[in-house]
Amino acid sequence: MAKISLDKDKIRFLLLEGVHQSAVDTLKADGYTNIDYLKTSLPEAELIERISDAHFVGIRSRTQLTRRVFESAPKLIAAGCFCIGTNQVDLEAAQEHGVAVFNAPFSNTRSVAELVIAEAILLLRGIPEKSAACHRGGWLKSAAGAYEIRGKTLGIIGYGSIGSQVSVLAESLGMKVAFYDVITKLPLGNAVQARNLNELLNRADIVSLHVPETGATKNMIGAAEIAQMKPGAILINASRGTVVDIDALARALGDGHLGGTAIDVFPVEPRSNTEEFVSPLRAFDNAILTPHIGGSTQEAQENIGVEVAEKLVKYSDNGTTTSSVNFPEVALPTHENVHRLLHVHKNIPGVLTAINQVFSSHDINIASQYLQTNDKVGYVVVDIERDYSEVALKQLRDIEGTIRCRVLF
Ligand SMILES: NC(=O)c1ccc[n+]([C@@H]2O[C@H](COP(=O)([O-])OP(=O)(O)OC[C@H]3O[C@@H](n4cnc5c(N)ncnc54)[C@H](O)[C@@H]3O)[C@@H](O)[C@H]2O)c1
Ligand SMILES: O=C(O)[C@H](O)COP(=O)(O)O
Repeated sequence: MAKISLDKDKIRFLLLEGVHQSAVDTLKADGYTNIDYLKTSLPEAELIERISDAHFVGIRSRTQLTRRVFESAPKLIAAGCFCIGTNQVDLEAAQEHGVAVFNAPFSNTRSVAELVIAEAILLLRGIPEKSAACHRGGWLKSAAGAYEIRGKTLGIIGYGSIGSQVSVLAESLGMKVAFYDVITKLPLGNAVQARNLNELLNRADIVSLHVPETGATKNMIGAAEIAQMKPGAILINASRGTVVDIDALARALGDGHLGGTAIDVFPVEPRSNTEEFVSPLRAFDNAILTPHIGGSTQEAQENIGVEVAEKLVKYSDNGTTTSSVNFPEVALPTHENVHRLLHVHKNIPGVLTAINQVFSSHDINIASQYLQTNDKVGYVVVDIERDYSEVALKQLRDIEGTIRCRVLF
């Protein structure tokens, strides 16, 4: 267990959205016992109240960490997204407040890929409509419009961690795979990269979306793109709700241009399991609608809990920021018999010189020093060999551009 300047039981974690127990266990195993655990997300006003004395916050995709939230969290040093997406966090505001943000980029990817393949099979067989009819006392025994997945073409938009796994699983079932990505990617197996989005939409029997939420992906599938899809084709979206124009999709299901859809993410999602889910897609039996559970498996959640909690612990214990999504990455060894100071500042010229001048003016010997910058922020970790003085600390904090300066141990 690492020794740090603030007693570990004084370091407060606010964990929201029912992150897996593995996260709590990981924190406690390292001595962090001051944990406020909530099963739900919090609306902004309540979050602002609860986060005011937290050093760490843990969220999933529902909690919005806005600029106002960061402004109201003076003690916050890091946020853990216990999921892949970080679009719910104002990353720029986090950076400006010296808050490092971490996520779990891989742990739930297989779960999403499995769901997509399962949905493709069910939709090609017309299972959602047939099942719905059975629930209502109907009996739609027919092979009309029911197809095997073997030999069909899957079009993947976004060939990253999830898209590429869907590709491998699809090929193992005998599908042909084409993908579209803004980056040239190594195709796995026999997959081929389409030259543009329309080429992919024109040739795919099933289109599956695996892009992040960005300005460029907002409504990237609207009426014009759906019109490019083959008659009877299927659209699957388990990425982000803003990527598909839901009204255009509803029209394409209504006029029969599309054969079916599976949607896991929506432009507006209920804030809790008790709030009503509203969508024009509810009217269609050939739409599989799921409540944003692409990554919600026991395996994924348990792994995410450990992965993100470990990243928070490492940052808290020794200042390591490896794989942070908004902070310069520094991987640090633990040194004996030194004090470690962390200095986060705006990436402007002269800060490192000013830091070193403070140490030299106090006759403090630097044992080791680590600096990383990104376009906005610089992160300096300094190990010093003798006691620092409060005066030196104040001078470090007063350096122009300083966002945060603290003694770790
Ligand atoms: N439904 C769920 O529960 C669930 C679970 C996990 C992840 N997700 C979402 O799935 C998405 C993909 O996750 P991932 O881990 O595969 O991400 P990733 O970053 O590994 O891959 C995304 C890919 O999309 C590509 N891309 C980005 N912008 C594009 C554009 N405009 N056009 C085409 N391609 C573009 C990138 O180059 C990259 O290859 C994310 O939005 C994530 O939040 C949802
Ligand atoms: O970004 C993600 O990993 C997914 O959207 C899952 O989010 P969740 O943890 O809220 O289910």
